[in-house]
Amino acid sequence: MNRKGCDIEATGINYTIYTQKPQPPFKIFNKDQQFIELQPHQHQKSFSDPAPDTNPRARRVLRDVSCHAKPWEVLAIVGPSGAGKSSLLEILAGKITPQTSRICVNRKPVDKSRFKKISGYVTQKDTLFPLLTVEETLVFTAKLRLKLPKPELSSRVRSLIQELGLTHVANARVGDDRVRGISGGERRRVSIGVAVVHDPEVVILDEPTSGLDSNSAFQIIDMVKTMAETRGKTVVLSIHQPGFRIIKLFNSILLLANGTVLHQGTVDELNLSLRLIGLEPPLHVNIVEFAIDSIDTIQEQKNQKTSNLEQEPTAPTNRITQGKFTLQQLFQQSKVIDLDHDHDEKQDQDREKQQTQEQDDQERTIQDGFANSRLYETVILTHRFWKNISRTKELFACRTLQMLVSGLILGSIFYNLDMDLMGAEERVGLFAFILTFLLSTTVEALPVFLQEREILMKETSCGSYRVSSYAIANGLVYLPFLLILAVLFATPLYWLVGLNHSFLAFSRFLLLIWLILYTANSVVVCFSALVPNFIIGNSVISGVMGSFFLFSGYFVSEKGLLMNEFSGGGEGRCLEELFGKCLVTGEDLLREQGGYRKEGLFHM
Ligand SMILES: Nc1ncnc2c1ncn2[C@@H]1O[C@H](COP(=O)(O)OP(=O)(O)OP(=O)(O)O)[C@@H](O)[C@H]1O
Repeated sequence: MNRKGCDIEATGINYTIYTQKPQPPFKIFNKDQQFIELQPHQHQKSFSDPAPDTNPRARRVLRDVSCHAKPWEVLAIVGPSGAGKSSLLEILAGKITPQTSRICVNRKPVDKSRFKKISGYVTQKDTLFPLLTVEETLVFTAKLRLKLPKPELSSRVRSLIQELGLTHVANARVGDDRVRGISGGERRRVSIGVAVVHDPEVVILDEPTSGLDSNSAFQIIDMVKTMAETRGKTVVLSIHQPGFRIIKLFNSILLLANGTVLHQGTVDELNLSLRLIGLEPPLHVNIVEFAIDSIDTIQEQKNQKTSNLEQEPTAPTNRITQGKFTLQQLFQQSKVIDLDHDHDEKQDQDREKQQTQEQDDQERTIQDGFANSRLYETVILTHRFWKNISRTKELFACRTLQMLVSGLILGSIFYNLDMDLMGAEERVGLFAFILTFLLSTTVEALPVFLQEREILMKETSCGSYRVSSYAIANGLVYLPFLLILAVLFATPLYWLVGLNHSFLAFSRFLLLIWLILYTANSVVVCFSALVPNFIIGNSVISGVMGSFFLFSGYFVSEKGLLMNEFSGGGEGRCLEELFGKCLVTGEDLLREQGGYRKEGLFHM
């Protein structure tokens, strides 16, 4: 087997976040605003930056962090809560941009988009479709990320399922907090499978064992270790309180506290470092846990040594010759030892060749961009949408019933109303009510989109498919369903009101209802999927659409009213009677209020 893999070296990572200046609750615009919340990359460019150390609103998450992850090995990032582990992983995975950093892959600087292609990132939270089975989840991901013939794709997924130890649950639903499915540990494996289905060379895992019992945690890390050892992957993971058995699986440990690196090396080197600074780990004590418990002492020692070094520039040589080491020196020493170990000229040359080959492979992947054409992506996503929808029958049954009942109730209300006695405002109100009702039935399905939004974000950020393919697939799947809803709503409403019974007029009315439902659905789904803040996005959608429908009469001239076209000019009470006059123009309304002149001037 060819020795390939990614050697990752990150140096000088400094990451500071800036919290927002408290503002009066109703003050939206503030000229003096200096801080933008939690946008480090924007902060970098957009405004003057008081030094992070003196700025009371600056929080230094990572300070001059360096780390080195080798192929075929597992690097574990450990440290107390809030040490900066997740932030470091997100930076390595290209999810956030620090103020300064240099990340090299195989000794060459790499840009974010390239790195995303060759890496798989597993977040702390599982973002999976709960109603799909394990196999379906992996098949859809594989289809989206790989361009392989069907038999090859299936065999790849099958072997991945086997590798993940999920054969016994391959046909079980993934599930989540609400839907009963596979166990938490198995779900974590599926998440890992989704991240590695395209066979990335680097696998980054944020707390892969969180919430798992010690046995499941061990199985997960063991599986990841096997992946590294058999497939040459570079694995970087963060972990809380790893057990004895787990620690043995790590090739290297990076101890992080308060955003600074206190140690990187093997467990034995960590043990040695602790002893050298006078800490004696008791026998049979978990060394990593002991180190985390002794963080304050280690940090104190480190600070002391650093200040000593600053005062005596020649001290390092002296100390080393005297046999006393700082943690930093040990870290550097271990690097030297590593280099000595690896110093085999022939091996180096081979590696260089493989790196070039690898670089070419990566180039090809980047040039290809997405694995599939837009059309094929849309087909896959439509299929996936359809599977999900067909498994949420309850939601759709509820919406269907609701539309039918609402059509009947609204129809009866209109039937009993004497339209001639209604003023313009009541008509506007009624019309707005119908539209708002239609809109709200669409917004009802938002919890489903909320869940999907995270998956969409994750999948599009790693280049699985285009957002436009998602939008088109969503529309294709919902279109027939919304037609059913439109028929159920429009039929009783139309016939109960006793409108013009021409089929053409009814078809137009139906089309209008369908169009309203579809537009509302598409706008809500696409917008809520794309806005950075879900809650604000939805409030904006609801506000804008509600206001539009409510006040649409002000902006449409009577002649141009779409509803007039539905009247058909037949006998009986026509749609114009129902809707045409419900929608009033601004001119009508102002005339009713008194104070409007033909020239458009107001009489005050
Ligand atoms: N977006 C953010 N907003 C506010 N604080 C943040 C943000 N990102 C990071 N921090 C702060 O930075 C510090 C490091 O966070 P990070 O999540 O990286 O720590 P961690 O070591 O992964 O913690 P844990 O093990 O508890 O998950 C924390 O104190 C956290 O509060």
